[in-house]
Order: sequence, then structure tokens, then C-alpha cells
Amino acid sequence: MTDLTTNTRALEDSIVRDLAGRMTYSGYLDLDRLLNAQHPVSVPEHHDELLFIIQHQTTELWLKLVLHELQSACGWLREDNLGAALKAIARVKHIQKTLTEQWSVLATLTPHEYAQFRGFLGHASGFQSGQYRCVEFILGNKNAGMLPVFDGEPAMRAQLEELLDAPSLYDEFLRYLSRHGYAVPAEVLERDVRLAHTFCEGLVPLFKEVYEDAEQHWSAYETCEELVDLEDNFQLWRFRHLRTVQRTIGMKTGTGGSSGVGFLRKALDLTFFPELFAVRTEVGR
Ligand code: HEM
Ligand SMILES: N[C@@H](CC(=O)c1ccccc1NC=O)C(=O)O
Repeated sequence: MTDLTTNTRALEDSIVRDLAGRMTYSGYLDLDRLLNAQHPVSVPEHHDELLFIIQHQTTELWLKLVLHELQSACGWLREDNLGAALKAIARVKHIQKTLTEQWSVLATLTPHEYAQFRGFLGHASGFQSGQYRCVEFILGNKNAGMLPVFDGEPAMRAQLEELLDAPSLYDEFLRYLSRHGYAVPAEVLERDVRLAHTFCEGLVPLFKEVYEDAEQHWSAYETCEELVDLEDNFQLWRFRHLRTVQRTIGMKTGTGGSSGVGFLRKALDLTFFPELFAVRTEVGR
């Protein structure tokens, strides 16, 4: 019961206080390591560098889960377990929304504040995020040219190479459709999965049929729409990144060596699932 005069909640007698030798919150979550993994490099330490570090670290933590879910989704598709794959994708969509919303926290960093510690970051850049590349690879935006960036991180390079060699989520979906009687062109099924997926005209009629009679093709239709959501969400994250970069460093070149905003803008023209967007033009024609 809450004592209204002291505005204090009484701790129930049954609450475990003697935690010696027991599993604890901080032990289970390895908080000692997690909360001691923020190492500002600015001298003297800039107040806002902690925000910058935590924004990146939380993103990387969520990306870890996104990867875990998308890899599982690929496996479940391979096993014809569409329900489980869709459930994993639904979770990923929520994480993407959180990540996109999170940009508003970093947007409180003013250009002047950032300029005061940017010089200490050297050539470090989000361009070197291995997990971000892993997600791009799983979604089909393969680019072997990214590998040398990770020569100094053997475990990450190995993970990326494994994903480069593996079918993407879209490859797995198209194989699933083929196994379930859909006329997926052989050129798609036999494509070199180490390359980025490129537009295949022959897939459009197939998707047109699915979209024009969703009830008859519900599983295929639902999965198509989940993939469209994934791509939309991914592009929204990229757009918010670009806008945050623009308001923070303007047209300065990037610490990673790119032109900056201009380079980031080019990613907005990429597409993971071109046929799922092309089909929209054809529906009803
Ligand atoms: C004020 C904050 C930020 C600025 C000014 C900024 C700036 C930039 C710039 C200029 C690039 C292009 C590469 C380069 O030359 O460096 C880039 C790439 C990238 N950044 Fe950021 N960034 C910021 C925050 C973040 C955060 C919080 C993340 C989350 C992990 C992130 C992830 C990435 C990724 C994944 C790329 C590669 C994008 C691509 O290849 O298209 N950035 N960033
Ligand atoms: N590329 C950024 C620096 C930056 O944002 C950054 C630096 C170190 C680690 C992660 C970063 N995040 C995204 O690029 C810049 O040019 O200011």
C-alpha cells in the first residue's frame, strides 16, 4: 500500500533482497560491460559526445536484433514456415520504426556542439558499420566492394562474406513462391546471389496476378506487402539520417571520405524489391 503522507511505496516483505550468489539483473544483462563501453575521445570531454555515442550504440544493438530476426526469417522461408518468417519481419518493422524515431534525439545536437568534437573522430564513420552492411546484404543490396573496409575486423568480414554468399530474404521468398507453384523465371532462381538483385521484368506478371486477386493468393500477397513495408521503413531511416546530417554538418564532406549529403542521397535511389514497386504501375491495366 502507498503511504500518502510520505508518498513512499512500502516494499513487500516477499521481495528478494539477498541476491548473493543468485542471478541478478545486472549480471544477466552484463551491465558492467554495457555501461562501461562509452569512451568519449574529445579532450576536454565534450558534454554532447555521450549522446553521440549512445545514439550509435543503441542503433547497433537494435541492428543486432534486426539481423538475428532477418536471418531466422530466411531460414524459416527455406523450411516453408511462412508464418514464422512473417512474425519475424513484423518485429523488424517495429524496430525500424523505433530507429527512425530515434533520430529526433540526435537532432537536438546543434551544428556548433558537433563541430566542437567532430575533429576527434578522425576518419571513423557510420560508413564502417558492419551490421548495417549485413542488413543491406540480407535485404539483397549486395556489394562485394564493401568487404575491404572490414579487413581490420576479421569476424565482421567473415559474417559479411557469409551473407554475401547466401541467398537474400527476397531470393528465399522467390524460391518459396517457385516451390508453391508460381512461375518464377529461372534466371532469378539461378542468379549469382553475390550480386545485388536487379530488376527482372519476368516477375512483374506474377506479382500482378497476386495483387489483382489477393484473396486467392493471400500468403504471397501478405508477404509481398511485408517486404514493401521493410523497404519503406529502411528508406525512411536513410532519409532521416540524411536530414540529420544536413542540419548538423551541412554540405561538409564526411569523416569517412565521401562527399557527405550527396553520397547519402544516392542511396535513396536504391531499391531492394524493384518488381514489388513496378507491379503498382501495372495493377488494373
Ligand atoms: C550528427 C550525426 C551524424 C552525421 C553528421 C553523420 C554523417 C554521415 C556521413 C557524412 C556519412 C557518409 C560517409 C562519410 O563520408 O562519412 C554517413 C554514413 C553513414 N552513417 Fe552517419 N552520421 C551521423 C549519425 C549516424 C548515426 C547515429 C548512425 C547510426 C548508426 C549513422 C550511420 C551511418 C551509416 C550506416 C552510414 C553509411 C550510409 C551509406 O553507406 O549509405 N550515422 N554518416
Ligand atoms: N560521418 C560523420 C561522423 C559520424 O557521424 C560518425 C563518426 C564515428 C562513428 C559513427 C559516426 N556516425 C555516422 O556516420 C561526419 O562526417 O561527421
